[in-house]
Amino acid sequence: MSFELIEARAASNGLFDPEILANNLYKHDIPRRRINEIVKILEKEPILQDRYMYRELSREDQFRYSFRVTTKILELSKKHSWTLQELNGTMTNIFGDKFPTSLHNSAFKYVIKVIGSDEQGKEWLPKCDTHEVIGCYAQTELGHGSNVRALQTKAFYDPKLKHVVLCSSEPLTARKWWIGGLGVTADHAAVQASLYFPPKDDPQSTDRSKYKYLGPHMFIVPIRNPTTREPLPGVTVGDIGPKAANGFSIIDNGFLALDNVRIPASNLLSRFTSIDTTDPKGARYVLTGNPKVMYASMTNLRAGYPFSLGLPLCKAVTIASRYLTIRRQFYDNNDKTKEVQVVKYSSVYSRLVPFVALAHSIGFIYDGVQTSYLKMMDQLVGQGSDALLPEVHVITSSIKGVISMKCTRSIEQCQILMGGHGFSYHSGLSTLYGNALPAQTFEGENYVVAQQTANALAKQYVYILEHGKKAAAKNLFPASQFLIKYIDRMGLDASHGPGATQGISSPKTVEEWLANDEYIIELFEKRTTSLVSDFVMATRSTDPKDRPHLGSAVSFAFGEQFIITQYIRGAANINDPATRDIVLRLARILAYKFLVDDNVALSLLEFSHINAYSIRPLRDALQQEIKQIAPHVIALTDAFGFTDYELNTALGNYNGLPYETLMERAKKSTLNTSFVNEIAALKRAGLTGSKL
Ligand SMILES: Cc1cc2nc3c(=O)[nH]c(=O)nc-3n(C[C@H](O)[C@H](O)[C@H](O)COP(=O)(O)OP(=O)(O)OC[C@H]3O[C@@H](n4cnc5c(N)ncnc54)[C@H](O)[C@@H]3O)c2cc1C
Repeated sequence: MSFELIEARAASNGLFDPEILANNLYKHDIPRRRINEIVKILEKEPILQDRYMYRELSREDQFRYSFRVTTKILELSKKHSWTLQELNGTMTNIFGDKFPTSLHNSAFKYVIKVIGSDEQGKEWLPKCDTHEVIGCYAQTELGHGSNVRALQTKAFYDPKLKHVVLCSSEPLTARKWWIGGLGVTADHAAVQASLYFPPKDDPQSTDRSKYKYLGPHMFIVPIRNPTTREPLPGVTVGDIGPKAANGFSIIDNGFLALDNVRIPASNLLSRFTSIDTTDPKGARYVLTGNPKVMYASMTNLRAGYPFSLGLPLCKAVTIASRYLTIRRQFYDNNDKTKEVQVVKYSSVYSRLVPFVALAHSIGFIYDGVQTSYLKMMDQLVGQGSDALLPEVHVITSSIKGVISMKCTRSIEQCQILMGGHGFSYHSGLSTLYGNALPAQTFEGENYVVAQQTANALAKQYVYILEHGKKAAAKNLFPASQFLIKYIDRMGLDASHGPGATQGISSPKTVEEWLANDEYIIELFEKRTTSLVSDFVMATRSTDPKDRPHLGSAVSFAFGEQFIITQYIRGAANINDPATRDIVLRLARILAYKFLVDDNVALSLLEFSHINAYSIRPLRDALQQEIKQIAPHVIALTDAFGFTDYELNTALGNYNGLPYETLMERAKKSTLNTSFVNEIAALKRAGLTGSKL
């Protein structure tokens, strides 16, 4: 065990209760104690040990390895009767990578559950569980992802054969692309296609020029023979190749062209729309159920993001804190016996501590999102009311954007903080970073989704202007009620622009900043309100394509406001005073950091919500709090409870002996072999003589 880590742990002993912090993070997921039990099982399996070695394999062999791992984990899950949540948690968070079947579990089964009828669920889901059917979620095309209405895969209903015919071979841009698990693994795809249906007055017509466009629909399409793995007639399918930053390296993202592929009409997922083929006069397109239930259930995926995108950051800060504590560079002027631990340099801990603060916000954000989601589902199922659906939509969309961006950047910065060894694959951060990176793009590109949040908030804002505060207090969804508080000062006609700073009273000292946690929340709310107000103005006068950046500013501001509100109020509710104190400090650090470094203060100045004299004490307050927390980063990150197995690192293990582990792993590098012939050839080809 490293002396530096022993010393650091001793310095924080008894300062707070780590169990409270762990319970906060894992509150809505597998409890920490249970994860430890599962890790003990995984560690005993030879195929699941030394898993860093798989990066030394060719892409093809990495992929074969990933199948063996998936198979082993499924066997263990059966043997130990793991719940579905435990199995999924093992595949993702505990093992810490993505798998060829990840999308089968998270998207294909999910879409059948949500959009499929009960009968379809009964037919397909048991086959999915046994892997008799392995599926993927095929929406994006070569030419379109964000704009679902523009998808070019077409589905024509054929009244003669009572089949649906799928076409995506032409144009080239209609081919499905990016589809996780499609490359080689899936034998079925949930395909998003535009449905075209014979006209009502001529239901037997096969003249497609008369067909009516009914919008995007989801179909289950068999694509490969489940045994031989050969593509079925009319299907062209394959892998799209390696991806950036080694992210998703063991997922086979694939392409798919469907050339007049016929499927039964009953393969249309039909909880909300179906094709009734029973009438001899001709088939009917039928709308059933409340599509809002579908949208509500769909928000479930995004409601899980704070945890799934936040946990990799928690791992990254644990690794970085431990490594930076044992790493030493340069002598202190007063002590020439030992070099200084790099974590003691202000330029190191001032960068590190805010990431630790962000990591500890994850549990609070996740709790806030889950609470809203569960309340909305409760009202929807219990009372049939979808009143809270816009609220959950706004929260999950904006949080997905903010968390995916902030966590990815923070993981990258943690790697940079660790210097040269951070860049080694063995730091453990490259896998975390590579897999985090695309979360900003998939499941709704951040800047595109942000516009939905902005539009929804703008609608609430306009409602207040048009109906007054009393009506708004009754009808605005809870998370947008803050708009009512500030609208007097910022109604569309009011001046809230630059130049109005006179008379604005804001903190003048460090102490005033530190004593005003609720005031900080208020600042974030005011900033969002001002941005919404500007956005509403812009939507009245600007062409939509010139607006989106303002829309994203609104959405990201709302997300940051949500994070800070959950964090400060959540921390204030902790019963244990010592733990409450330290978490409140972390919450303030994050809030001040957003204010200072993420330009929040700049927009508060622009909108005249603070005075310029508040900025210097704000910076000082941030630095003061960071300094207080810096000696405790080890205990604070130990509190997440990660085992060395989950961290999969040479630099950030619990015992803090990185050099030994790096050496051990370097010895196993597959390049440590003989390249005599290749180097001889290189030397022969080398430039000779003096002509250059
Ligand atoms: C690793 C990975 C895995 C994936 N897995 C799947 C999968 O399993 N199944 C699946 O169906 N898809 C999958 N995708 C695809 C993914 O969902 C899409 O790439 C994503 O939705 C973004 O769409 P796009 O590629 O069309 O981006 P585009 O929309 O083309 O974005 C390009 C740029 O244009 C901007 N932009 C677009 N529209 C607007 C607008 N209206 N206003 C302002 N700016 C705009 C965007 O902000 C962005 O900067 C995956 C993608 C990745 C990277």
